[in-house]
Amino acid sequence: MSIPVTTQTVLAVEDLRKIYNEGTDAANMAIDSVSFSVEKGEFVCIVGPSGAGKTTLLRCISGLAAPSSGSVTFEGKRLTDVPAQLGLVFQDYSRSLYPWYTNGRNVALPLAARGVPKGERAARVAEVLGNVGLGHVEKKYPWELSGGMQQRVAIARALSYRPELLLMDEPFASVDAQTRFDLEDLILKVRTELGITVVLVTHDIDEAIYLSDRIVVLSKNPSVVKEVVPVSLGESRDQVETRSSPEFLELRNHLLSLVMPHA
Ligand SMILES: Nc1ncnc2c1ncn2[C@@H]1O[C@H](COP(=O)(O)OP(=O)(O)OP(=O)(O)O)[C@@H](O)[C@H]1O
Repeated sequence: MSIPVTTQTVLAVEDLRKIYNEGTDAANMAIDSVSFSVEKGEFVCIVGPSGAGKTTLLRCISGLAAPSSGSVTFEGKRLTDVPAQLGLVFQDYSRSLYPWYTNGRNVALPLAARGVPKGERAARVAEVLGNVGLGHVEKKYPWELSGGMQQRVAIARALSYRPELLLMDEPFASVDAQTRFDLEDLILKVRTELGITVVLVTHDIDEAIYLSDRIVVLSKNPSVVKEVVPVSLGESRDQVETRSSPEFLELRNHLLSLVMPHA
């Protein structure tokens, strides 16, 4: 399948197939053929039934896993490794932050690895912790914070080196409902302020609609793209008003019909 690629295309996934344990008796095709592209500044969510291959797809997009065939192109170059200009946020924040380092040091870690001059690092750490509303926790440790705050620190760390693309795998699945809403609004705010491109995997259809400009719907395993659904809810979104609007409810019905097992 050929997908349109423009000068503004940050990510292009073409005919991606992933077979685990290929060539053995335990071979398992997680992804059959997936193609889509992401434009600069877009917020794209990936949804699909459990086991559809969402995490597998994200691992291939990030360079953490190699596709069995097909390609991933990031910023015009075919991906062979984890690119330096990629930010990654996973569901399990408790395993992504080092408990023996302060939050500030945790956020600073990728800066040193990317050669940001020492004199610039402190200002960057303060800036991104400010972006996520946590300027006051720099000298505290992750274990002194709530789960939602720890995930904010993990987001700040991924933003500290100003990534071209932020990839998030179920980033809000381990927090309570109220914190989840707060983190969704936070990522929308940060995305607008910093003008970043975001690809987020979620099993939550309402979350995907609330956040996205477009939603890539995967079929059941081994997955193909069932549909790419545009979301025209405007720039400014509100947890109560947006979620109760007729457009939102119409999108939810459509997406449910796509991901329900009988569909
Ligand atoms: N490391 C692995 N080795 C072998 N098979 C794997 C591996 N990781 C995932 N799989 C298989 O690939 C398929 C897709 O799994 P994946 O975790 O990508 O789906 P998912 O859509 O993210 O699932 P969920 O919504 O339940 O989190 C499943 O059949 C799974 O068992």
